[in-house]
Amino acid sequence: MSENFDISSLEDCLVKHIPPNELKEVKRILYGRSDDNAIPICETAKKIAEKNKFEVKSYQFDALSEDSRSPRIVKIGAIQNSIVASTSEPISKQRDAIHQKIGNIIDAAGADGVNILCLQEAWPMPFAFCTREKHPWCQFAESVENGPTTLFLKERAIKYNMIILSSILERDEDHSDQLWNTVVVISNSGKVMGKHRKNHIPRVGDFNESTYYMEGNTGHPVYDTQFGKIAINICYGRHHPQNWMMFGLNGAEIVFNPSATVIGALSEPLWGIEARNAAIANSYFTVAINRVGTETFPNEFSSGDGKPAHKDFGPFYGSSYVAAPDGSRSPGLSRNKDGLLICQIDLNLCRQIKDKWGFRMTQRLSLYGEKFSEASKLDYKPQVVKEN
Ligand SMILES: NC(=O)NCCC(=O)O
Repeated sequence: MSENFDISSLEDCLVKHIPPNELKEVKRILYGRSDDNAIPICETAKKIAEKNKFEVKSYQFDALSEDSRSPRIVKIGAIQNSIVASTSEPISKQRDAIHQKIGNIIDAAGADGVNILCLQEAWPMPFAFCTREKHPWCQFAESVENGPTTLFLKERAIKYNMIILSSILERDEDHSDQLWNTVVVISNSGKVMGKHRKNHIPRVGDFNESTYYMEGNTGHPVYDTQFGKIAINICYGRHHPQNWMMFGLNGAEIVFNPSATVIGALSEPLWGIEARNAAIANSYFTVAINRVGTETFPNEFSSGDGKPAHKDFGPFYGSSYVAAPDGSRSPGLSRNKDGLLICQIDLNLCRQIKDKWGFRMTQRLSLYGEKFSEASKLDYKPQVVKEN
């Protein structure tokens, strides 16, 4: 495993090493635009960030002006963060400490006028699913409607007129106390507008999540909000193009991807590709958000992959970014620092790109629909041609 955290972000590395006269063209080829289109951040947000030691970056994505529609400008935000207290501390102490940290970052997002904010996967807790221990970690599970995390965020959603997408370990007390990996959609009115449960559960590396919860049963909901049609594809779902596609078919204009993923042999080389490709293939914006930091647990665990037993999960590599339907993307946040990424986008770009590329028109849904259902049957015969 080669982990070089001297590289705090890929973009910083490009800026450091590519001659300035070539940098614009390199960025155009790699990132779809020669200029990052950074936009100013308000002084209050900057001060909160400085005081609380997190990074804040803001970029703009424009669309063409139209005679028939006014621009649909929305500010979206993404937060990446490390945990705060030791994983040996009491549960409520660990959660309160994270709430406090995130409260400050939300204040910065609110000051800068963010309309829709998404937090990282399972944000109010350490990502303890690596351990396979039920105790004490199941105690982090919360009710969608009245859990401490939803109550904490409702206040802020109202205060800042902001939709907040909150990824939690859900305890469904109405249905046999089951656990789920769930994102709660808190409307800018402060009401819980709905929830989405993770559709694809990993069984890779230390991601032993299947010990705790099953594949989600909430389909592919799109929330028609004051600030656009939004959906959530939770972490490992980003490896499944059909999962992304279904949110597109249901009309999403922005799909958030709250994640928890680690460097080394696993996902970092995939990170910049998958959510960006989904934005291209489905003509919507995507927001990929990852945790940062290394989380250490009291007991050793192993994952049947031949690696010696260990106590830590990580490092999570941050690098949260936004990708647009035209394939361009923002720079990533840092790989190792807490951060707030803000992007001002014009949702009109979604339809403009559908008209330009025609991916919807050419996608052959009925052809694939038919074949998918055939391929899901036990007697499916793959269409393979061999030379006689
Ligand atoms: N949280 C989660 O699903 N992680 C799985 C690993 C990955 O998708 O990179």
